[in-house]
Amino acid sequence: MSERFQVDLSGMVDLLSRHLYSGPQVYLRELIQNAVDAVTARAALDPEAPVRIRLSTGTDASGNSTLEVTDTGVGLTADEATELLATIGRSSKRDATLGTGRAEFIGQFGIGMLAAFMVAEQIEFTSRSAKPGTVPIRWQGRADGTFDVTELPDAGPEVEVGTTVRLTARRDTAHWLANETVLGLAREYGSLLPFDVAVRVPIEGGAGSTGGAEQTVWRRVTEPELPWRIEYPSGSARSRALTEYCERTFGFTPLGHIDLELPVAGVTGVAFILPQAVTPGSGQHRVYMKRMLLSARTDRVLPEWAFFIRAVIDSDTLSPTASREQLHDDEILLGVRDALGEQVKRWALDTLRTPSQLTQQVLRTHHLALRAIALTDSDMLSLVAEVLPFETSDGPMTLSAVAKQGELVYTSTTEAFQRVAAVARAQGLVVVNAGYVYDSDLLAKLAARPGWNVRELTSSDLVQVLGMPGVEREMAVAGALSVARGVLADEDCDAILRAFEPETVPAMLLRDPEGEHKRDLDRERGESPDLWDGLLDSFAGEGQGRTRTLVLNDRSPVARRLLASPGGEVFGAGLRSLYLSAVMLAGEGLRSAESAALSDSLGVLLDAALHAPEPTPEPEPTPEPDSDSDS
Ligand SMILES: Nc1ncnc2c1ncn2[C@@H]1O[C@H](COP(=O)(O)OP(=O)(O)OP(=O)(O)O)[C@@H](O)[C@H]1O
Repeated sequence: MSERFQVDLSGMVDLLSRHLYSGPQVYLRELIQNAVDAVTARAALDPEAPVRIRLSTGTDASGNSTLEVTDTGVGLTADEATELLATIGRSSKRDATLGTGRAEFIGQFGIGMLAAFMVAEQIEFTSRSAKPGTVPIRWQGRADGTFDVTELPDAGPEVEVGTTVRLTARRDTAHWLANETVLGLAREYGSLLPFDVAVRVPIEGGAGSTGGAEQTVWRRVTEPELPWRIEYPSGSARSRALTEYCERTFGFTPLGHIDLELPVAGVTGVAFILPQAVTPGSGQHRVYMKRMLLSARTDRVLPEWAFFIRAVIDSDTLSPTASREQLHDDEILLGVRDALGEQVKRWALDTLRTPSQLTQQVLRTHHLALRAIALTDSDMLSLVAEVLPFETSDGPMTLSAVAKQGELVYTSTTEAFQRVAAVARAQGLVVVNAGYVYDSDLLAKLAARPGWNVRELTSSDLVQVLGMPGVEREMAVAGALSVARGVLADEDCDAILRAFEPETVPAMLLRDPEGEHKRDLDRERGESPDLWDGLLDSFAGEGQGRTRTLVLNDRSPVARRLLASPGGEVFGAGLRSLYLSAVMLAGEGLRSAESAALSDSLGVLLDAALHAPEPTPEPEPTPEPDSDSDS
């Protein structure tokens, strides 16, 4: 004889509460959901039947907290109660042929009732089935896995068609059945349900507080229409109402909203634009399934780049996972995500080309998100190039505006930009800072477009625009420069002289991206010579020039003074100090050996200054009317 599997109820409940659901709070969602499905099933039989769901908290004779959820749904017969309530995995809501949930119901798995045992010691159903000629029943299930079904042939008309589910809490879970908790959870999960759902709440300052019987009222927790579907007399009235809805729901005042609508997939919703920039990957959207909250924080309904909006979506086609807290990553979800992403892009393309306060705010706050979208979308790339201001050595400019002037030259790091910006500006060279996330990739995409002349800045670009010192001056400093090259050889750095503005910059460090790669390899080799020997050599190439160039500024008095006295310890220390300050100015940190070298150099300079013979005070010069001390 074959035997039936036994189920250990407490083990199942433990499994659900620890591994399936995010926490015991979902018990209320499951109860409301069952009530909603029951009234839906009854409405299909009798469209005139009342549609009402009521939640009422209280205490039983032993002082245990209780919650009653009463619905005017189809109810249950004794046989149905035995079959459906006491059989885990059995549901009345599945399509017999397809084996999937039926479109009109939210439930489908036949495990939801178990969630109630996360907070209740005992669950009692009192029900009168809508089927004519049936007797009301009482079903009592206990956490120890036992249950009874009793017929109530003497029940009067007070037991109407429908069901009352009564939960009795354990001592340690009483707080889950507290009135404010139930009200809060009912609102959180059920506020968009198209049914009359109400919670009995005490009247503030009512008789309860003065010792008499507590006065209560039914507080409706549902809104009759989806907030984005309500008709308003004007667009601005609708915007105001949606802003208020966003403030209530998400707690922020949005910059604007984007309507989302996919009739084929039964998806509607609205996305709110965040007032502050957020980090990528933090997309958190509110998803409703048949108007019941599925998750307040899912990132799956919109593409990853949509992190600058928070959406509220209601769908009747997406499938939930068994926890009913996440979406199944199936083909439908994939299609919905792409189509909704497309709608957000359309909105951006239609809105952000027109100058307005909203455009300005969105560009300022969410440029990172727009860059992210532009990476995968050619229209968005055009939009970004047209409207997004980039940092350039000539102030903020759009990429299109820079490109109009001819070639678009950029640095791929902000450090490189900082290094050259002041000098490039002074020489009239426009350089774009493409150091922010996504920028280099965006520029590489633009470079591939016909008509766009885009390339990364090289050292020679700058060297070419810097003024050459005259031939005579070059001859005069040739010796000093050669000594300087000797000093900087260890740093793999060349030294040249140019005349450029501003004169307050005595020296500038230029890096060749190619050469820099070699330098990094050299560094690694220095740190782990054995491991890398040979291998790195093969990458490093041969016979290249220096990877960096220290450009001394002939307009700077400091640089001129240094070049005037080449050789000796002080020259070496002075040059090294200029080199290391240029490294720091370039936004690079100093390695420990470099910090030590800087400190040594400063020591040499100090010694030289302190031990230098006191200059003999010269007699005050008689001021001459037109004297120029620099000439
Ligand atoms: N308030 C109610 N009125 C009528 N029948 C109910 C009620 N609550 C539960 N039932 C019956 O008990 C069955 C089991 O409920 P349960 O919540 O465990 O699963 P489900 O709702 O079918 O699926 P899911 O696990 O997806 O929620 C339901 O299919 C339904 O037939």
